[in-house]
Amino acid sequence: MTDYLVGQVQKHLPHIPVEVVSQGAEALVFKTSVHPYLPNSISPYLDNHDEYIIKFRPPKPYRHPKIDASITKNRTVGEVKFMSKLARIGIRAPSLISADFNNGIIWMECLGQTLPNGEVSSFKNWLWYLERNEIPDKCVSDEVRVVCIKVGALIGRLHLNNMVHGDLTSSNILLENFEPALIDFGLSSYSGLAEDKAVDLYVMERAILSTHSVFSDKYNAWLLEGYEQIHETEFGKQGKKKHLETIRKLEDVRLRGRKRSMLG
Ligand SMILES: Nc1ncnc2c1ncn2[C@@H]1O[C@H](COP(=O)(O)OP(=O)(O)OP(=O)(O)O)[C@@H](O)[C@H]1O
Repeated sequence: MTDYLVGQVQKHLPHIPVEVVSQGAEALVFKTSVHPYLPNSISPYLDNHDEYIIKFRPPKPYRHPKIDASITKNRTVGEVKFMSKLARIGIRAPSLISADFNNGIIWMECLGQTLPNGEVSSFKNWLWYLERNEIPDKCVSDEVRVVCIKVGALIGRLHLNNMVHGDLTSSNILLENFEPALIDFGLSSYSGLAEDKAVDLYVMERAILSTHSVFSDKYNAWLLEGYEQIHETEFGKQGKKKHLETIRKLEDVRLRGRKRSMLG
């Protein structure tokens, strides 16, 4: 299978050594040591300056080829535009290096570090590392609280810019020296509606509940604390109002979610 996946991306990127990082529902993610433009492949501008990520949306055989090509192109363009906007407004996310829209390829900065257990430092893996190594005290420590608050603030900053992630989970947040960064913008969009922001928060809340069930109450409360803080510190009274609107909507969305799960 791995050879097949590598073969798929190498049709478009011959002679580029790649290593599979993840095979998601929509895309394949590879790591490479090659930069598309720099002759020695060392980027002086990036912290992780000799490793890069290639995200590739392979053709989906179950879709009509024309529709498939159009979906792939739209999602790739959408993701690239979103990443560029994030860079402009200073929200931490991978820097864009290069893109091939027609073939669904994005070449970007490689974020994250390696945890002591060898996993990449996503928010999920980090919490799992603490939870699974039976360091329960650590799971509800100040260190975790501070990171959760930072993650909440990052989401808040995104929403204050009328941007909605669309797939907020603890694996779509990478930590670098305990500073969070967002990844995976395939479902992201622009919206100033409190409803859309509330759905984003609800997705995150549910993801935390299902992935980190033991401490989810604490994590979610801290995430919302950071979310509230950033509204007030960055936008004062106006921010407070926006925050209240979104949280009211979140209560509606939760209620709808509960009704739906009761009805099956
Ligand atoms: N810029 C990056 N730096 C480091 N790792 C990354 C980067 N982008 C993606 N990854 C790794 O690849 C994984 C999958 O990436 P991404 O979520 O963008 O793809 P996806 O196909 O949409 O995944 P899924 O369908 O599982 O949501 C991430 O969880 C992360 O481990």
